[in-house]
Order: sequence, then structure tokens, then C-alpha cells
Amino acid sequence: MALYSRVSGSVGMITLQNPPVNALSAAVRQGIVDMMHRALSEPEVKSVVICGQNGKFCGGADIREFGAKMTGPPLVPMVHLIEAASKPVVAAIEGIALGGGLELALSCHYRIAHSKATLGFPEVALGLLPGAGGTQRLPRLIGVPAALDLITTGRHVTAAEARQLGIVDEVTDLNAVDAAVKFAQSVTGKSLDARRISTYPCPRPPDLDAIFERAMQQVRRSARGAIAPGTCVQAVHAAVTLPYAKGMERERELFSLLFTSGQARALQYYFFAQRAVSRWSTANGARWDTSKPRPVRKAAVIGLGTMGRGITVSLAQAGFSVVAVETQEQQLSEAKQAVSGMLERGAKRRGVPLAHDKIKYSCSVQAVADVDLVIEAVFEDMALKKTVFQQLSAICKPGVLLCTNTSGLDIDELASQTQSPELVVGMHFFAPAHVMQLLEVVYGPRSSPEVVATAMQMGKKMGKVSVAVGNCRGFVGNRMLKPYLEQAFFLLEEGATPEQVDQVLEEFGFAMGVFKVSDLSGLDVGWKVRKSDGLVSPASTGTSARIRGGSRYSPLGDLLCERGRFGQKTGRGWYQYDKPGGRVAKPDPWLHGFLEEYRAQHGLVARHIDHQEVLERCLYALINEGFQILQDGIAAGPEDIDVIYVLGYGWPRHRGGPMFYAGQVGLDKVVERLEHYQQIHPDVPGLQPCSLLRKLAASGNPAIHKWREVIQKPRSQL
Ligand SMILES: CCCCCCC[C@H](O)CC(=O)SCCNC(=O)CCNC(=O)[C@H](O)C(C)(C)COP(=O)([O-])OP(=O)([O-])OC[C@H]1O[C@@H](n2cnc3c(N)ncnc32)[C@H](O)[C@@H]1OP(=O)([O-])[O-]
Repeated sequence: MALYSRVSGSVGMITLQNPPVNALSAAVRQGIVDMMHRALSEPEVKSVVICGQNGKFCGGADIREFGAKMTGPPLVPMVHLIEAASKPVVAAIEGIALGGGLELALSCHYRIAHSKATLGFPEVALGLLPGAGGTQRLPRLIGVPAALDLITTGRHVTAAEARQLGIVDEVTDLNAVDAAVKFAQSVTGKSLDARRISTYPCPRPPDLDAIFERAMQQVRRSARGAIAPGTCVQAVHAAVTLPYAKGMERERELFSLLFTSGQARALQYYFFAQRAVSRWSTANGARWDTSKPRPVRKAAVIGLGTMGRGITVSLAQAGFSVVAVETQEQQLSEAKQAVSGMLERGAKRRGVPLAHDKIKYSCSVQAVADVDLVIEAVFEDMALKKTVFQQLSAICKPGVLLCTNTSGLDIDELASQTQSPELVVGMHFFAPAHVMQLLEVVYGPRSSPEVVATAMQMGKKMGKVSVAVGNCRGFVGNRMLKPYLEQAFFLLEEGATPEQVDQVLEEFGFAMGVFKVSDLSGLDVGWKVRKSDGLVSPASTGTSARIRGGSRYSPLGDLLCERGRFGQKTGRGWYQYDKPGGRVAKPDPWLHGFLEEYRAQHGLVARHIDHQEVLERCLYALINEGFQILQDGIAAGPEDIDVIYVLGYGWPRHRGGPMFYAGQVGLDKVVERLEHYQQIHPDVPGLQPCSLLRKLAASGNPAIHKWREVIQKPRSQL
């Protein structure tokens, strides 16, 4: 709702009240309309200030209302009512003015912002465009190029930048509401003719066509199949080419198109999913709201390879004191240099002070004796990690949290090396660790609730989105990757090429196809794991070459590794590169010949494989594993899996995540297609629909937020 009060006798104050961000719900819109009428009708009131409760102006339209039937006064007439007012209306912007909140501010005649406020049009990230006049007013106010930048990227600007761009009239370090009241008094009685943005002509730069062409190219490059950014460009184009009223009609048309799209639904689901994962729960009943994190001031990182360096940077940038340990002298001095470089670049980019003095380097594990938390990031080898955990358990002060950055090894086995297994938890960072936003927090059966809470909070402090997951081989992300990769290998055996598979996945929206990713991360990584699992067999002919444990196995990745083809680092992998370390993947005729030979050797006849089969086999196998993970209680809900896939594995955000996508396709259809492929390839693993997927499909494809009701919780172990 909105509150009305009278300040200093002549200023009518409208205060938006809708925690947590004063979103423009039906009640708030109704309140604004009613209070505006009141302020305009009271003769003593000479000017109006609009502000938000609790230091937040407004976070935009209330996204929680998007799925429901629209009630209350619409936003567009509301902003027109404000702009047309005969008394000056001043927006007092504290905290945030985002989306519809900024549109509300742009309909006011003046805008006063606090210096710490941020402003922006983030609608594009929700699959929308600013639909209450934002696409028509902003270019009129700040010009086409700047408006295109803000609207198509959704980036937030500081109050200082907003002032520079001309979005706000004044910035204050003092109380913005008081400043707005004073300002409102100072403009009482002044003509408002020049203050109504909708009446401004839209500036037409001479190179207008080139500007729009460049904007379209830019969004096509960065959007990868998302429709909202290009539609935003079209809406701004309407501001330049049409009179205001017609431009508003066009904005409305384009907004409706986006609003009813599957992409908007997916992005809005994802918005809430990313927030829902912070309300974590574990299979044995620990929860976010009943578990208190421990204080951590000083942390240690053991092992300064690529991951350890990134983790050190993340910790230092988040303000933790860090002890960075690397026992090999040469590696330690290289790490120091690399970490310094990353910190300097980070400080420059983010405009924050350097965090060098936060880090103490050492080549002795003894240096961690007084820290509160240790993150082990040594080579991915169980024997080595066990030794490190034994050492840490002996050296660290009592009560220290021992975390491992393993990407899939058994947390419980590591915990059993220590005197306090309840203090052990996984913190699985993604490379590059100082850039990637995702953190899988892996709890073992003995991890204590407060240890999980501490790791989750540490992730948040480092600017990561932390997702709590259970302990199993590969956890959530890498466990689901396995069937996805396997299907891609089988498709090559059956007649596809890496470029064909990658093209299908990239058209779906992945930044990179599965084979390009494999070349980037190094084929040797998976090879080492398969070797230690006893899967890599010297026999390259005969039926046993393609069977492991009674199921189909593709040795293609192993065969490439045996030939020294590790991907980008060796200049050859599934593709060829112009040199070792090269980045541009080119189809490799050698690989095509190798695949032909391989098929001939194993009596396989290449067949035509279409787009649909590539997509369904790769994605549905991955999705099926996701359902198995839910069934096993490794992830608490589909949101956890979706956030992991979007933030850690390049799943296109506008498709919501694999579990949301499955729901959009229809769970019955996913079951049917998996069964279809399973009939054709009965020995291929990963194609048998798991029982939870079947159960949900049979119960009529319920909405994703209802899945938890069907998922049977594993028995509490507490
Ligand atoms: C016919 C045409 C009609 C057209 C009308 C179109 C109008 C318009 O153009 C469309 C829009 O405005 S689209 C909207 C454009 N606006 C946006 O896209 C803004 C999106 N919001 C954000 O970017 C961030 O939330 C903030 C920066 C606001 C705060 O960040 P922070 O401090 O890190 O906090 P946090 O953890 O992120 O959020 C805290 C809590 O607030 C909740 N919540 C937040 N915004 C909400 C909203 N608008 N609504 C409801 N709820 C919203 C959030 O879910 C969470 O709830 P929980 O229950 O505690 O989990």
C-alpha cells in the first residue's frame, strides 16, 4: 500500500509500503493513485514527494503477481496521472529505483537521489522490457545510445552515473527524502511544461540506423537465443520513429509479446529459484533458519594450483585474512605472482582497494594453526587429500572447519580421516573460482548443520550463489554431466560429428557445445578419473572394448587421450587449434577419419542423426539424472539443480534450468522420448526414466513448485 502524510504544511508525501523492496503491487498502485488524487485536490498542498519505506524507493513491478490475474490500477495510466499533475511531483530515490520503480520516477517532474542509490531497467533479465513508458521516456531524457545500453543490458547505474547521464536532477549524501521535500518547496508554482519527459522530442543522432544496427548485432552476439534484448531494441526504435502515444502502443504490444513468452516465465522462475536456494535444507533435516553460522575471520587455502589461486582471491576480496599454503617453492612463487595480478585486475575493474595485505603465503601446512576455516584445494586425488586431511586434523586448533574443493570425491571418506568429521564439508568452486558465481556446498552424512550454514554464508560473502547438496559421486553438477557426455560420445559412435552435436547444443543456447567445453577443460581430467575407476581398458578391439559393467561404454575419449589429444592445451582434441593453447576450434579431418576407422573396427554403420535426436538424447539423459538426484535426496528441490546448471554449466538462463525445461517440454513427453531411445539402444545407460520422473509424469505433469510434494524425503538421520 501507500501512506499519505503532509510535511512542512504544503508538501504531500506518498510513501510506498510493500516490504521487502516496495514493489508496485496492486495495493501499492491503488495507494499511489488514491494519494495522488488526494494531494491534487487539497488546496494547501503545493507539491508532492514520492518516496519508499525503509530506505528503498521501489524495486519495480511486483514479480510475485506476474503469474496471477491482473488486479488494481494498471501502471501506465498511473504514471500518466503523475506526469500530468498540475503540482510538481518529486521522486526521493533512496536505495533502489529499478524497472517500474524507475518508470515511476521518470513520470515525476524531478528526481533527487541519495548517493548510494542504484537505478536501472533490469526487466530484460526477467525476459521483459520496461513496459510502463520506460522505453519511450528514457531515450527522450538521455539519448538513444545510453538508453539502449541501459535497457538492453539491464545494468544498474550508481546515483553519480545517473546524474551524469541526466536521469536524476540532484544527488545528496544527506537524507534524500528531506532533500526532496526542500526541493519540492523550492519549485512550488514553477511551470511544469519543460518537466514532462513524454513531451520531449526524442533526439535523432545522424547515424541512427548504424546505432540500431550495432545494438542489434550486440544483442544477437550476447543474447544467444534470448528474445527480450532484441525486443528492447525494437521498443527504443519506436521512441525515435513514432510520436509518444504511438510509441507507447508499440511498447505495450512488444511487452505483451514478451510477457506471454515461455522465456519470460523461465527467467522469472529462475529469479525466484536463485533466491530460494539460500533457504536450504539437508536430507537429514538441518535447515537455514535453525542453523547458525560460525564466525570466520581467518581462512586458509591449501594448494595453490588454478583453483587454489582463484579461491584465495575470492576470500581476500571478500575481506577475509587468508593463509595461502603451497608446499612446492616454485609453484608458490608463481602463485604469488598470479594472485597479485588477479587482485590488481579485480581492484581496477571494481574500483575497490587492493587486498594484497590480506594474504600471507607459506610453504608449510603448519601455518594454518590459528585459522578458523581451511579450504583444501590440492590435486584431485583421494590418497593425497586424505593425507592432507589427516595433517590438518592434527595441526588446526579445535573446532576449525575443514572444507574440500573436490569436484566429486567422497566427503565422508575425507571426514573419516579427521578427529571431528562433523566439521568437514565440501566447498566445490567452479573455475575460474574468483569469477564463477556458483558454489556447491556439499554436506556429508556427518556434517553438522552449523558447518553447512557457515560454508553457505562464506559463499555469500564471496559474492557466490551457494547451493547445499548431498554427498555422492560428482555431487549434483558433475553427476548430471556424466550421462550428458556419455550420450554425446554414443552419438559420435553412431554417426554424428563433434561439430554437429555442438551446433545443436549452441543453438539451444549453451555458450559452448559439450565437445568444445571438453577441449577447454582438458580431456585428460575425465581420463584420470576413468582410469582410477578402472574403466580405461587396454583392449581397444572386440566386444569388451565398448562394454563396462554390462552397459555400453564409449572409449572414444580414452583413445584420444592415448594419442596425446587433451584439447586446447595440446592444440588437438575433438577439434584442432592453430597451436597448443589456441582458442579457436576448427573441425579436424583427422578426427573424422579416426571416427570412421573406429566405427569400421567395431562394426558400426554411421547413420544420419537429426537435430531432435541430438538434443533429446543429450538433454533428457541429463534431466533424467536430475530426477534421480531429487529422488535420492541429494538436491532438496528442482531449483537447486537449475541454479547449479545455469551458473555452473552454461545452461541458457532463458530456459530456466534443466528441471524447469523438462516441465515446459512436459514430463510425460520426456518419459516417452527416453523410452523410445531406450528401446532402440537397450544397452545404452542413462535412458531408462527414473521412478520419480515416471511418478511425476503419471500424476499429470504438475507445476514445478508442486514437485516437492511428490518427492519422498529420505528418512531423517538426525
Ligand atoms: C501493459 C503493460 C504493463 C507493464 C508493466 C511493466 C512494469 C515494469 O516495466 C516491469 C517491471 O518492473 S519488472 C521488475 C523489475 N525489477 C526487478 O527486476 C528488480 C529485481 N530485484 C532485484 O534486482 C533485487 O531483488 C534487488 C536489487 C531489488 C534487491 O537485491 P537484494 O538486496 O540482494 O535482495 P534479494 O534477495 O534479491 O531480494 C529480496 C527479496 O525481495 C524480493 N523481490 C525483489 N524484487 C522484487 C520485485 N520486483 N517483486 C517482488 N519481489 C521482489 C525477492 O524475491 C526477495 O524475496 P525473498 O522472499 O526474501 O527471497
